[in-house]
Amino acid sequence: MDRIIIRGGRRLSGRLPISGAKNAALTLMPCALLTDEPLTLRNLPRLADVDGFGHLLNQLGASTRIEGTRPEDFGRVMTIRAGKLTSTEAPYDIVRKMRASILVLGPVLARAGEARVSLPGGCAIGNRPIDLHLKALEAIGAELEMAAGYVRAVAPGGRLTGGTYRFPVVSVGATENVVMAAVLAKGPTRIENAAREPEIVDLCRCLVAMGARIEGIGTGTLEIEGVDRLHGATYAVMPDRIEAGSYACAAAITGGDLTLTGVAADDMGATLSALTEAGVTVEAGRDSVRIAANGPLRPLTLTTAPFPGFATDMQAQFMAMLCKADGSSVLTETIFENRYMHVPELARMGADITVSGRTAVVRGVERLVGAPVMATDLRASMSLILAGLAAEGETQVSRVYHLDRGYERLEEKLSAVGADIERVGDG
Ligand SMILES: CC(=O)N[C@H]1[C@@H](OP(=O)(O)OP(=O)(O)OC[C@H]2O[C@@H](n3ccc(=O)[nH]c3=O)[C@H](O)[C@@H]2O)O[C@H](CO)[C@@H](O)[C@@H]1O
Ligand SMILES: C=C(OP(=O)(O)O)C(=O)O
Repeated sequence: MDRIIIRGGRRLSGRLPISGAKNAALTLMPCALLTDEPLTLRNLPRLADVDGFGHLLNQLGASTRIEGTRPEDFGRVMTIRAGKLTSTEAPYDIVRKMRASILVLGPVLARAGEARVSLPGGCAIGNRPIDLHLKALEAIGAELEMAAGYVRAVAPGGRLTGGTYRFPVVSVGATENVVMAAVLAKGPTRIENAAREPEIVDLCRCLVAMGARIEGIGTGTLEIEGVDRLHGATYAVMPDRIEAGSYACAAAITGGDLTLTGVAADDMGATLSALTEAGVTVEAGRDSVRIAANGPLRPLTLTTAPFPGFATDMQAQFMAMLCKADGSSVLTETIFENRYMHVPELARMGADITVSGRTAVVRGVERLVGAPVMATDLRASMSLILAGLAAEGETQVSRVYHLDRGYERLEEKLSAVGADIERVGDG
């Protein structure tokens, strides 16, 4: 199994390109299941999760073709064509490796009138139930049956009716699933308390480009007028605001100066405000953001929340960064119940963090020291990389397959701006 080795203490500087967003890619790819015409996605990041999703689409009968990208390019262009679905099932073996597989439920049901998807179960960061996906689909006419670890959904008469659903709590994935299902329903759908994450906006815009009728994009109330069919389209995946935020933390923790290119600063409001509050210079350009450290970092009080709040997917990276702040920070995680697994690993590198329930108090330390550490989930892994970049000596991060789910060629991007980082295999 690969490990990443970092010799810390280098100041990062230069330009660092940001890839297409994992979380947008994973909801744009299943849109291809809604039409028999091709959907071409540009700026698709090269990630294990994207490959896994392509494999799932293949199992359902869609073809996936990578076009005209050179090995040295970041991102690639993929054309997905689901001329006919040859299966309506997402099997356990795929779903257990990639939770986002649940996002085929809505589109397969809408297209084929039925779908059978393995229940994803929990994952390292929390229980992550799918009850809201199911309730929202029921509200627009699905009939559901649970058996043997699978959910089977049927649209009576072959087509969903549409309907109204108010989410009791905001769910990104459940909003995506019901939107993808509702665009082909017989009647109108109104979704209240919908997630407003930029990835939902990206999804809606792609669906509109495919012929869907959606009002209220970017707000908490989405109104969808079902159409009889969708057509193909070409669509560019939005920049990854979480990857960008992670590298922004890398600039801050190393006292560096990075210009992140190919980003949308408007989607990064809470992250950029938090960096500014920590004393970091943030200069947003048209499609770039410069992040420059200015002396000691100031401590912060941050609470995760749905967009436009501070993203849970940035919590671990900020925690690593705040280990080097001049004072005590308080982080509160409100979205996932078990998202502090990086804390004991950071402690092995000299961090001083106390967790009590949902709240972590991070007391800044003079120095972090390199150590062998283990990645436990995607963003936890990134927090260890960040700590390693700032630590004295060598840090070895194992289980890097977590990172490969969400960071395209991380070691290449970081070495290009001055980090001493390499990937080594065990063999
Ligand atoms: C592939 C993808 O886009 N993943 C993102 C997506 O995950 P995901 O879509 O799984 O996250 P949700 O927004 O659904 O989860 C938010 C909260 O709602 C709860 N919940 C969710 C669904 C449900 O049916 N029942 C329920 O109780 C969850 O356990 C969690 O406490 O949004 C999260 C929150 O921004 C991010 O951390 C993930 O990176
Ligand atoms: C939690 C995340 O992803 P997923 O929902 O795919 O597990 C993440 O991107 O931080």
